[in-house]
Amino acid sequence: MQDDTPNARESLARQLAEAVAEALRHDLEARERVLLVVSGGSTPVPFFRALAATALPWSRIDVTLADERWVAESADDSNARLVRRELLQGKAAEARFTPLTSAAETPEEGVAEVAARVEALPWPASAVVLGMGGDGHTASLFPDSPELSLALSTAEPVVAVRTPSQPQARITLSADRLHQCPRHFLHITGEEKRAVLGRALAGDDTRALPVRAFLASPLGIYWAP
Ligand SMILES: O=C1O[C@H](COP(=O)(O)O)[C@@H](O)[C@H](O)[C@H]1O
Repeated sequence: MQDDTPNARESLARQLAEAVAEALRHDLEARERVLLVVSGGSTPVPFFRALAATALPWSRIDVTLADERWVAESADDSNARLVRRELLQGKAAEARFTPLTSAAETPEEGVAEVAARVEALPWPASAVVLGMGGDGHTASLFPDSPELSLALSTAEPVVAVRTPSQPQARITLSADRLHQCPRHFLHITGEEKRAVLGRALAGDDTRALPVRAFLASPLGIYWAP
């Protein structure tokens, strides 16, 4: 039997790219610059490629991340590296990208500098594209993170995060900052994540499944097998 999974994921990525492009175009009619917040991980690659190929006035678009590992941009698991390699290509290279790391050794030392950089972006974002892990985390809002309560409640734009389940320290946009956007998109693939989302939709304990913090927002759910 033929496996249609790759096609379904490509098609999903194209639909999401068109919806995000539409949101950006809409806001560009009223604003000189607009902001797009994207996530890292493996899922967004086909979406990044589809969006990079979309006709947009990229020089008027700011791009930043929902979260980042506190690693050098040259590291394999740097979300910034992924965005530069997969999204900021062709005409999309004209977008202005704001990374979430600094030269500081730790996110705790670098958080103030990154916060100032993030504050300078043209909020509210036109679109926030979130991913989700199998543990229900989104951005770097992890269920086992000691900083989860802070990240869910603070008015600061970014929070340094250390999570027992994760090998690297991280930095994440706070829930408050991620909520500063009229359009959220959740991009997930596979049966495991569908089951996690089902559990999230069936309950309300945000600490157990932090993705719940965004289920009440206007949220476009983009899922494929
Ligand atoms: O750690 C992360 O994981 C999630 C999901 O990643 P995926 O590889 O399962 O697609 C992602 O949304 C987040 O930005 C990233 O830092």
